[in-house]
Order: sequence, then structure tokens, then C-alpha cells
Amino acid sequence: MAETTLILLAAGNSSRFLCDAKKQWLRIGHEPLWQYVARKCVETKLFDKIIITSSSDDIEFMRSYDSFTFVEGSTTRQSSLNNALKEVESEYVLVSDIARSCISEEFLKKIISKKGEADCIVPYLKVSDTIVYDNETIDRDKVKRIQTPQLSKTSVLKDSLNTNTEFTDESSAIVANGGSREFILGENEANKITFIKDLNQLSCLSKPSNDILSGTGFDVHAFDESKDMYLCGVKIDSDFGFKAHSDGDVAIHALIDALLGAAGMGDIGMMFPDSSDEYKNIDSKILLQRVVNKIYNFGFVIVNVDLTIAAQTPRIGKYKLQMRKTIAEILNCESSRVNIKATTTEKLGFIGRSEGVGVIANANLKYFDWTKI
Ligand SMILES: Nc1ccn([C@@H]2O[C@H](COP(=O)(O)OP(=O)(O)OP(=O)(O)O)[C@@H](O)[C@H]2O)c(=O)n1
Ligand SMILES: C[C@](O)(CO)[C@H](O)COP(=O)(O)O
Repeated sequence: MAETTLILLAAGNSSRFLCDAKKQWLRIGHEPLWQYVARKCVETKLFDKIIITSSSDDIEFMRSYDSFTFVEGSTTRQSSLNNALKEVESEYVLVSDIARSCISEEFLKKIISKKGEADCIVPYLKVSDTIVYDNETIDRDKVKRIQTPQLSKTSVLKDSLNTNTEFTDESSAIVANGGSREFILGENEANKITFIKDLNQLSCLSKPSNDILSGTGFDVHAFDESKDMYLCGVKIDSDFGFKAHSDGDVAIHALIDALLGAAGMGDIGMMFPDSSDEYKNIDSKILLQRVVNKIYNFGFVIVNVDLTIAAQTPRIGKYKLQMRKTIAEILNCESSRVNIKATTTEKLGFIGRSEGVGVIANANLKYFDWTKI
């Protein structure tokens, strides 16, 4: 049986971080924070297995980065941990917040060297400020700031978390269930990223790479007399629209694919399958907004987008400005970062015969630079 499994909890939604990017998706060089932490742990060779909890929104994208064991998390830290524990067979399990991103190899070794000395080995920091609790000044030497990683006997932790009580760390659950814990001195580098300003205190984190990530999208739709026509989210004065499962906004569809391409997030069909009733006749602006939200959540920033609408009919010229503004608002960027071009195909091919419209889009992204906050 394997000796020690590491669980890295990364399924939170970063609500206190107050940033478009989730903290686990900040880039350290090229790597998302969660991958950076996991890789550093792999390099220690201290663990037989590493499990990462991930939210349902993130899990497929995380899988595209690396081949760790990813387990879907849940609504609370504890329920995410319980999901991960189902995958643990080793006698000991080390649990840590991915948000404690700078833990050192020495620190991990120090905790693991205490194996067997209690049901849970837990690091803590002393407090240096006066502590007032309920208007009473209490003895600060009796106060401990609890950190992770915490090393637990797997069976004891599983038993202790088999409860409806919500604990904020493993050691509290184990002690409440009659188990023992031993404290060891923690380290400042193991402080947790909770608020964006916490990043300034963690020296191990290097700035994101300056890479520009480029993606292209291409889409074609045939005309359909039973539909209204929308292009770039703008209603076009036309006797026909586009044949499609959605509202048929071929320009937004190409743009979505360009954005997904740049981010490495697959394509529009994977995200919004046309077999799903949810997307029947849907306003494509809603789809674009969902994609854009994910792109920001995953730590990207939109640099610019450029669309070429190939249409013999309708004529696009008078709509271009409105299209730029509509798209820029959804992308949350300046209109100058959105370019719309139009061309006919000189009456050649299906576009030239006025059977439909084709759109090519290009999108450029960069990583959100958290060092500039
Ligand atoms: N349902 C949850 C909630 C939290 N976590 C993880 O537990 C750790 C500690 O949580 P916290 O720092 O509070 O992260 P968030 O829950 O993301 O932050 P917030 O409470 O501000 O939303 C984090 O690494 C987080 O990803 C988790 O796996 N599943
Ligand atoms: C487990 C923990 O990191 C120990 O200090 C902390 O309790 C997590 O709390 P959060 O509110 O989920 O950040």
C-alpha cells in the first residue's frame, strides 16, 4: 500500500480574492498557480499519489494541462476534501490548500517526519499582536494561526469528516472526534492567498510570462427565411437570417472559436453542443459572454480581436461601428481592440451566390499580470 497521498484543494471560487481571475489560475511563468504548486510537490518525490480537487467549471480545462488525479470538488472546502478522500488508499494523507502556494520541500519533510506522533500533525504560527476576544484581552500565547499542509491518518480523517458539522481544517475535525493532534511551527511562506494583496508577501511566485496567445475561428451559415438576422450581436435589416440551432450569429460563433483557440479551451461545439435544447434559438451574445467570463476566470486578458465577414449580401458597412461597440462591451475592452472588416467574394462560390455568410476571426490573449496590482 502506498505510504502518503497528497490532496491539494483547488476547487474554491476565490470570492474574497475579488478579481476576474481565480487565484488558482494566476500564471507563474507559463504555469497556472495550481499546476506550479503540484509540480513543486511532485519534484520532492515525497508522495505516491497527488489528487487535486477542482470545480466542475474548471476540471476539464485542468485536465488539458496535466495528468494528475482530478476530483470534482463541491460547495465547501470540507465537502471537496471528502470527495478527494474517496480516492485515497494510503495510510497517511497530507492535505493542503492550493492557495498556500509557497510551501517549501523542507517544510513538507518536517511535517512528514512527524508521521505517527499523533492522528494529525498541524503547522501553526504564533501571533504577535494583542488579541481581544469578545471585548476581553486574552493570552496571545494561547492563540495559534493554523496552516496547512496537515498530515493525518487517513482512516481517522475519513471517520472524523463523516459528519454534518463543517470544520475549517482537518485537525479541528479530528480533535472534535476524539483524535489527537500535534502542533509544529509553521512558516510565513505557507501563508494563504485569500485577498489579492496577500500575493505581495509570497516571494516564491515569479511574474507571468509575456506571451501573446493567438487563436483563429471560422464559421459559415446558410440563409434561412424563417429567422431574423444577427451579426456581431446587431440586428441586421434583412428578409432572412441564418439556419442554425442558435440565433445563427455566425460572426459571434467565429469569434468564440478564436477566443477558445487562443486560450486552448477547445471549440464552440464542445462548450455548447447543438444537441442541447438549452441552446435552441439562444442569443449568441449570451454564449460569448459565458466564454469571456471563463477566459477571464482562467487568468487571461483579451488583447484584441479582428473579424472578417465574407458576405455578398447583406452589406455590412453601416453596422460596423455598432458591431464594434456591442462586441467590446461583452469583451469588457476598448472598442479600439475590436476590428470588424467585410468583403464580398466577387460573386464567387456559395457566398458569392448569396447562399450564406462566412466569417473568419482572430483573437489575441495575454496572461493577467497580477504583479501590477
Ligand atoms: N468548495 C471548496 C472551497 C475551497 N476549496 C479549496 O480550499 C482552499 C482554502 O479555501 P479558500 O482559501 O477559502 O479558497 P476559496 O474558497 O477559493 O476562497 P473564498 O472563500 O474567498 O471564495 C483553497 O485552496 C480552495 O481552492 C475547495 O477545494 N473547495
Ligand atoms: C484550512 C485553513 O487553511 C487553515 O487555516 C483555513 O481554515 C481555510 O479556511 P478558508 O476560509 O477555507 O480559507
